[in-house]
Amino acid sequence: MTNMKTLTSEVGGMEMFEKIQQHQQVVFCNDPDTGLKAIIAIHNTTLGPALGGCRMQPYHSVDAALYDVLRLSKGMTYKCAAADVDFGGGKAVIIGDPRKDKTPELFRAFGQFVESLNGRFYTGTDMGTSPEDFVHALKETNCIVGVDEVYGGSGDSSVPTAQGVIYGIEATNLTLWGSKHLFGKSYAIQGLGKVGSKVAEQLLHAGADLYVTDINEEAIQQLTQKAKEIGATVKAVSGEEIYSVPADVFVPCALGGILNDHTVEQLKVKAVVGSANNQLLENHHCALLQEKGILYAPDYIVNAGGLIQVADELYEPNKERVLRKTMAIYNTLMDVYKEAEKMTITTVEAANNFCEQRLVDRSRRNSFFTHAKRPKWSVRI
Ligand SMILES: NC(=O)C1=CN([C@@H]2O[C@H](COP(=O)(O)OP(=O)(O)OC[C@H]3O[C@@H](n4cnc5c(N)ncnc54)[C@H](O)[C@@H]3O)[C@@H](O)[C@H]2O)C=CC1
Ligand SMILES: O=C(O)CCC(=O)C(=O)O
Repeated sequence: MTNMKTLTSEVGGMEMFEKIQQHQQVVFCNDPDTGLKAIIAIHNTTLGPALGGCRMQPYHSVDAALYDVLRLSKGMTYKCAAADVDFGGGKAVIIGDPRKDKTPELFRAFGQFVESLNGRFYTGTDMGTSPEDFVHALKETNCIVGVDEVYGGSGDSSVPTAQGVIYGIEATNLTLWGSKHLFGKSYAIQGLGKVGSKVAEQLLHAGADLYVTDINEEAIQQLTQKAKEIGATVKAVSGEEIYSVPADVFVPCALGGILNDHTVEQLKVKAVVGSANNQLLENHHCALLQEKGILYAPDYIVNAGGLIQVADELYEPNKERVLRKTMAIYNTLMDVYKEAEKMTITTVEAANNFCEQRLVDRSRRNSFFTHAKRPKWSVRI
């Protein structure tokens, strides 16, 4: 008995479990041969197996990587619920510099860790990773989505993501200015990567004015060149200036946590609609935006296009179906705006309430036993 007591008190500090208390499973992946250091987080599998992209970033600490993956995977649970796909919330992060540390072997090692989860987690691209990286991971596991069609995937998921952002902007423009047209308005785009560059091009073609920023000078030059070709102009500004330019809509397409005490006070825009995951540093920053008269489009509603495509891929890819489900982002966002106004709550509260109710409804349905041999989503196992 004394021994038991000693053992229990030695186990002591439960800080790690406190950090991951909302999550079902967190896997630390370490492969010294390739230098792989990754974390896979599974938040909630009420709706189905976890699905979410894998981000690669030179996090300054394991804590920073853990914080990111926990927030991102939770966001995926809500995104799946909002987009009505039968998957759960998961995400992965690889600690490393995407410009220097990528090797085929590193992604194969990552694929082996994904495989070890035996269909509980499906993954693909996110910030810092590309479909080509996952062609290597695909050699080790079938639980990979979003690679090119020639490898059996559905192709670049940033295409529907960008389209979803455009639908989000249209719904927002209609709500604020009575017309969903993109032209005649100015947009401040942060990040011209896979998603941001596609959103920027569509806006330019629609005749909009753009302010842009990116830490990658080449991305700015490429967009400037494209703008020249169609007789449009873009104004490149610094990373700090993007928050205070006199645009109508801020379109964050890079990092999370960029809506915080420091930035919200600088914003001159009337709305925020973008693809970046976890744009609000804290949920109360949505209220802060609202107090300033800025309409916030919940990120996980707007940026669900990629998820819709990769989820669809696991049933058998169908571009028509993906487009139709992505178009629903427009109506979902309109419903969220209306509900927030009716209930005098923030747009994030309205969106979260809707998703949480869907999870409750589905968990009731899950308790009904049937003899189905396998869930309909395990097409590829
Ligand atoms: N690719 C997709 O289908 C989806 C992406 N997202 C989210 O959208 C955001 C962008 O994703 P991708 O375009 O795929 O990533 P990406 O890695 O292709 O592009 C990100 C861009 O942001 C730039 N950037 C990084 N830090 C910056 C900073 N401090 N200031 C300005 N620019 C900065 C990078 O140089 C890069 O050009 C991420 O938050 C991602 O999680 C969300 C849903 C789906
Ligand atoms: O877009 C993808 O490839 C997967 C979905 C995802 O990770 C996301 O929506 O953040």
